[in-house]
Amino acid sequence: MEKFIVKGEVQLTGNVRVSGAKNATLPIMAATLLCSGISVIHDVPNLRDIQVMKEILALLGAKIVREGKTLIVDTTNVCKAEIPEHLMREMRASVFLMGPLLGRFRKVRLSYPGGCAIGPRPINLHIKALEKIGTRVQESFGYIDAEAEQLKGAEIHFDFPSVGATENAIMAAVLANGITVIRNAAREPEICDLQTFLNKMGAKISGAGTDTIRIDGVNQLFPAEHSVMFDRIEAGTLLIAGAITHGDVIVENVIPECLFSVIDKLQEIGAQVISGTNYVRIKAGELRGVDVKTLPYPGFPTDLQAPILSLVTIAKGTSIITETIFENRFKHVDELTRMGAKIKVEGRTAIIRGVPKLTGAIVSAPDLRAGSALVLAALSAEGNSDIEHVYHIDRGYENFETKLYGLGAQIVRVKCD
Ligand SMILES: CC(=O)N[C@H]1[C@@H](OP(=O)(O)OP(=O)(O)OC[C@H]2O[C@@H](n3ccc(=O)[nH]c3=O)[C@H](O)[C@@H]2O)O[C@H](CO)[C@@H](O)[C@@H]1O
Ligand SMILES: C=C(OP(=O)(O)O)C(=O)O
Repeated sequence: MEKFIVKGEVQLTGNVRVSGAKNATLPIMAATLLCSGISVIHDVPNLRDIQVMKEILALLGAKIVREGKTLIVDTTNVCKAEIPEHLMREMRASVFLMGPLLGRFRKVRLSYPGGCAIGPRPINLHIKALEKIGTRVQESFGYIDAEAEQLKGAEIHFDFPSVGATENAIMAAVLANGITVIRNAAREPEICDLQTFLNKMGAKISGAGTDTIRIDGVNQLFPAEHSVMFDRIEAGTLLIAGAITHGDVIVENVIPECLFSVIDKLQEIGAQVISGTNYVRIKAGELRGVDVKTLPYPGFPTDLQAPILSLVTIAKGTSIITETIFENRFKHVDELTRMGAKIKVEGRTAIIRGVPKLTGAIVSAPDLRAGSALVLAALSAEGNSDIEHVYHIDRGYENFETKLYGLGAQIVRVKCD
């Protein structure tokens, strides 16, 4: 087990480069299974979830080599379409393997995916989409068996714009006969990145980034080379780190348009935010309370709800944060309370009364984003803090402490019992 020891009351300054996106890399890695051959993926972050995806692909028969930030994935010898439970449980993104394996082998056997404990995360929308394009899905003894003699293009309408279900449906439909149209699709930028990669493989997909995606099925796909888009959640976290420490931080390697809802909220809180072609600079002003509601893209991302909640704990006045995507994503609240924050949770809403300053404490990261939120709180607090269970943070932030250290933070990773 490892923990961070963080010295508080620092002011972060300087430039930091954002890594490639975990949430774009994972479906793209899964998509390499759709054909035989060697695909090359650049700007792949070195994260625990990526390691798990590599293990799963290797177990299915792929050969994967990492050269710096590049992954070379050879799917020539992939012959299995079955994923054991212990690997499925490691992360939510394991469910992305359903669509590509069905596309390539017309059958797949796997169990329910795991991931952060942030509320129930059913896969009914994934299954509904696969059934629509001609898959028979059976569940027994904790396993899901999906099989299709032939995948047929279909009209799919999602009750909710699920990111993962949209990505799975696209990956299953690319090799189907005929045209598939997905309505009320998720519009996240990572879906556009997946579309770009699949089109480089020879797929015919259009509409990603809107709520209607059209897939013209093709007979065969080919390996491709692609650079993964930047991690907009990491970028948002680093911008909030600048704001909470009253610093001056330039976050590089971003597309500012993808961060619009975050930039807008930070300006409302009182920060000065300047965007360039591939960077965003934040200079903190006097922080004031705001209301935030998480929503599917282009709304404010649920993955930045915990970090922004840390920020408003020291903003003047009252803030109201409403989490509409996940049912149980306020686990950082108890830990922030240990640091002197004044927060009341009522159902899916947190009401935060700003205090002038947080105080350092021993706290535990309950999940990935809650963990990064605690690190941000610790950077601004008076005194030192210990953040335990950093393995959660390692799932989604590449070299988190090194990047913060480069901005002037005093943060060390130490082994603990
Ligand atoms: C690897 C990855 O890309 N993860 C992201 C992805 O997760 P993920 O793809 O799991 O998120 P979804 O958009 O599917 O989930 C959103 C909501 O829909 C519900 N739902 C989803 C699928 C389903 O079949 N049935 C159902 O009810 C979920 O329980 C949740 O309440 O989008 C989330 C929402 O932006 C982000 O927080 C995650 O970081
Ligand atoms: C919830 C997250 O990821 P996942 O869907 O992989 O659990 C996240 O990145 O905040």
